[in-house]
Amino acid sequence: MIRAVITDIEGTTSSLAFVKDTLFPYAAQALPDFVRRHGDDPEVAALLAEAAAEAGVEQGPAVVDTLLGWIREDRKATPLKALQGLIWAEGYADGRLRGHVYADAARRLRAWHAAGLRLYIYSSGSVRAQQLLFAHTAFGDLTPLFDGYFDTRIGGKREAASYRGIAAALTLPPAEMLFLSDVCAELDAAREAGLQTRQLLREGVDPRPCGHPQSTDFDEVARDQAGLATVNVSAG
Ligand SMILES: CSCCC(=O)C(=O)COP(=O)(O)O
Ligand SMILES: [Mg+2]
Repeated sequence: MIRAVITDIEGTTSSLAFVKDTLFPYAAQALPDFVRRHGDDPEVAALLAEAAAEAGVEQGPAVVDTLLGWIREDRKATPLKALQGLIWAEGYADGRLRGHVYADAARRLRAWHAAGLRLYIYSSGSVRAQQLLFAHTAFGDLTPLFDGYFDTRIGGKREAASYRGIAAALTLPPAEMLFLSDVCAELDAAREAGLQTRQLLREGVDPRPCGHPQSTDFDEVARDQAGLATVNVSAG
């Protein structure tokens, strides 16, 4: 029996291309001006200081250069992810950004929520960035479907301890939780913590098996995942 689904975003509910070709370039382009305008805001100043400390550089232009380098190398650094969330908020607010979610994911998340399954996001993107993405989709505001959000403040996605922390926060046995992701190392860590796992094979993901059940989309997850059978009926 599965009581909760915890899903990754990039490559799972949403396309790799949206994150790499839309969100990251948007953040890189907007970052220098954002820091000029908001660098003295307490929240932004604290994140810049956290990034400077993590990189071992002085505050000022060196931090901006560091952050831009981290975006280029797709580093999942917590202060960068929090800053990206703040930057993307402006883009979602003025309509320049819209969160990409696959139609099958929106449909099944709705059905699972309606059937009483608890739904959570676990992404390297900050909780704020996660909420923004799901609040601004082609299918409307999907945030009411979710019971909670986790980001790297709970730990890295390739560490089993992070999934143990999520299971403790949800007060559920790990075996009653299903983690969905495109990344084998994340699935390995979740399984080490006792969660059930399933790999999504979205466009651009290496399809070679890595020891976890695979599905091409959420409709296949609903069809093939043991323990989800009782909640499959109401997908609209
Ligand atoms: C919250 S949307 C932005 C996603 C992001 O910044 C990222 O690094 C993708 O990480 P994920 O863990 O969802 O693969
Ligand atoms: Mg992913």
